Amino acid sequence: MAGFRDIDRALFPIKSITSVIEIFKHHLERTSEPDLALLSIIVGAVENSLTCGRPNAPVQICEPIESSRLPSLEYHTIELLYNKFYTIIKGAVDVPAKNTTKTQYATRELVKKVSDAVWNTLSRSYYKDRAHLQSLYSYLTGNKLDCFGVAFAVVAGCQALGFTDVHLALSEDHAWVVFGETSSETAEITWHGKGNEDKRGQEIGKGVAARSWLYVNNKPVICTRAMEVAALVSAINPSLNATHDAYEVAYLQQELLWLLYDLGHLTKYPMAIGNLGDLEEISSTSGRIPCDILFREAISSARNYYDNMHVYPYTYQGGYFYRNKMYKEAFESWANASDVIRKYNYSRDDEEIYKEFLEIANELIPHIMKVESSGFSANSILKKPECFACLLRFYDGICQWEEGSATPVLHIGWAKPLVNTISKFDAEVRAQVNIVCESNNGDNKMEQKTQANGNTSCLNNNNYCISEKENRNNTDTDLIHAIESKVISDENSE
Ligand SMILES: CC1(C)CN=C(N2CCN(c3ncnc4sc(CC(F)F)cc34)CC2)S1
Repeated sequence: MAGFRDIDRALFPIKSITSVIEIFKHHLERTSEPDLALLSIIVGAVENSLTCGRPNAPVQICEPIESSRLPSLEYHTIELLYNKFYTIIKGAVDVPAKNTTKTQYATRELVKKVSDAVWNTLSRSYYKDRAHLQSLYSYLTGNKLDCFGVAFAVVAGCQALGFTDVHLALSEDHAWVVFGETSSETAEITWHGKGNEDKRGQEIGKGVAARSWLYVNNKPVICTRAMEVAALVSAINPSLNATHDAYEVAYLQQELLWLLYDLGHLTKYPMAIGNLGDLEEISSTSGRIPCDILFREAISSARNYYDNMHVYPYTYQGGYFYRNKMYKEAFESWANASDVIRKYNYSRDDEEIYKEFLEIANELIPHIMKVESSGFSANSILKKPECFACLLRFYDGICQWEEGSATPVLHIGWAKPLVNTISKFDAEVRAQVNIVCESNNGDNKMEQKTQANGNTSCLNNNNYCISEKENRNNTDTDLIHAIESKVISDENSE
């Protein structure tokens, strides 16, 4: 049991954000195995005290954040919780005595038993999507965890039992584990979404499920111990309520992400870089790279390490451009996000990314069109053919996402904002968009996806291609009618 070292003990009682950062620094810089359970309990306790604490707790005003006093966290409080966690996990699995020579690798049964130990000690029914349910502090004081929290607790449990081969695998909306001598075994350890039967203990889908965005085409983030620390730091939730954040918690999260960034532990973790970018946009740290560079680094990471199969790096960047009224750039980011999703088949497990594209198509883009069409500036995006091209690429990606999928994506609710948006561009602007056809060797896809009627469509950058079989001298008006008629026919068939 790793647990408390003298250095940790010396940093107690924890009275400031700085001392929490010191403990993380020690675990990351001076140990090979940062103690996931200990670190999760500590940040969970700090987050809980500052976001769910007593409303009339003494608020420090005009104190420098890093030294602002926290409700003091005593060493014995943390130690009690730590030992409670170890007892629960140890009690659930009888691990054979550690034989010092041979390294022990986890088995599917062991992983399932640890998952059951966590699963069976959760409260019977609670609101699973509530905030602040991600840490072991929440688990040990309230028997509540969200779906990420269960996955994290299982990995922390396996670490506490001495299995250094069990690691967290992360997609953009799910978490599972890899384990075994070559880390080639996989296992579900938590639930996903609402009303879905959990698949705990099973290996990760190889069949149709693998084609869905939820499993990112088998390009998940495979964590090291330090990246698991980055995951628990990313999961810190500073929200006090729907409109306010506890700025000390946001500051702690931001400083810990910079610590992990400097140590190189975010290099292969696009979402953590994106989270840091969001925090820097809200409150930039002097002397640090600006948030727009961080969003670009997240995209590079996804392109370099995950075969550009992740969507969120582009929606982090698109959201930044949108909030900063950089609409042409936002269209480009969203078109690039659409180029990722077109490579997948839509499955009912993909609701989260469906909602993301729905919000962009039906809220954000219409808002931009409204704002842009009220002004008459020559610089308006309505005069830019490259913006029209990006919008076509964006919508086309969603159409291709639907092609070959068992579940439809588009419905009439998509068509109205779509047609409304496209028709805001004058004919002479639309005419400047170069829609070219090329041989459909569309190698920019997971594999050649064929549509129901055997047609294929491919597209890269701003060249939009409709395959030979469908190839008429398509003007975009035909395209609009094609999309409209498809959607209406879907509507009728339902
Ligand atoms: C562009 C966005 C809408 C802004 N925030 C986004 N996030 C995406 C999800 N977030 C994450 N940030 C770090 N790591 C992970 S692992 C994971 C899947 C879960 F099941 F484990 C989610 C996630 C953080 C917030 S995407």
